[in-house]
Amino acid sequence: MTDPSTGSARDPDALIARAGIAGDPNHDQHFLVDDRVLDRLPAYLTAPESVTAAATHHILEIGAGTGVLTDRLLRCADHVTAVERDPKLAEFLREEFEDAIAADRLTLIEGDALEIDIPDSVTASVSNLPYSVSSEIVFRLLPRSVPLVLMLQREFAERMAAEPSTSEYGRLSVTAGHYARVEIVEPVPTTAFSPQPAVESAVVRTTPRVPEYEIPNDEFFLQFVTAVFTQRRKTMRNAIRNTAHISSLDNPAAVVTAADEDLLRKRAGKLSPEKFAALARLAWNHGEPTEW
Ligand SMILES: C[S@@+](CC[C@H](N)C(=O)[O-])C[C@H]1O[C@@H](n2cnc3c(N)ncnc32)[C@H](O)[C@@H]1O
Repeated sequence: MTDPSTGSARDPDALIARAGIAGDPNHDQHFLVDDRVLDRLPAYLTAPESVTAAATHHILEIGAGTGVLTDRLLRCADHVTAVERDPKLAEFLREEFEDAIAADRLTLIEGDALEIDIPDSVTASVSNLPYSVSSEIVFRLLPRSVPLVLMLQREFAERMAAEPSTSEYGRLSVTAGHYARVEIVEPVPTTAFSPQPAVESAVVRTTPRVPEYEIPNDEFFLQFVTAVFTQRRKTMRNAIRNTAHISSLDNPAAVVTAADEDLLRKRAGKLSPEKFAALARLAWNHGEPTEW
């Protein structure tokens, strides 16, 4: 077993062979086998704008697989929390990283990333995500305001980083853009994985930002943005009028009366995350201006 802080990083193919698990695409198991991509992932976090001032650098990895990325993260973080749902992989990780677990440098959580409690002390996440639950995981991570480096399906990454007035711009771009600056830092070919996925991938880096307008409630904001984008061909005036099914928005007419006329004439796809946040505040406050 290699000391996680010294020596060369574990070899991807050797880890797969030791685990004896080839990877099942039906369970989002596409293991990274390209050393150069693996080495770059933690390095993207250390770009100046992503540096954290926290005393303990605690990286969360979702979907640890055979531990090939976990190994690299242990070399640059004080602590790593790795989450893996597959019991066989979790068992392998417990054996492979026995020393790091005993030294209290690695916490292994066997469970579903959508259900586990994410520790408050986490300062960043670097993950090669299970693509079938990317949006749920991204929506869980973004409100935590920590830097993220995530391997994602390329089309998803493009939607996340999209600007207003483009065809990719939607609820994912608005919510991501509210919490963070989003950059695609690297497209990744299918050959970087084993087994190879059917889709192209890309690495996204998010850098938390202080939003111009605070939102009242993360869940409400997501519901509001989703409800408006399901009617993206309508003007905001008509889309908001139709959002009565959002339980917390009981008086859409009051929002329409109070909102800026310029915003109401536009369609959702033209509005920046800031404008969405301003509207969500009004909606939360039943059309009354907010003091926060
Ligand atoms: C794309 S693989 C990445 C594996 C490894 N980090 C790598 O880069 O080679 C995603 C991993 O997430 C695990 N996984 C799938 N769904 C999950 C979930 N809901 N919660 C936690 N892990 C999950 C899969 O078993 C798989 O090991």
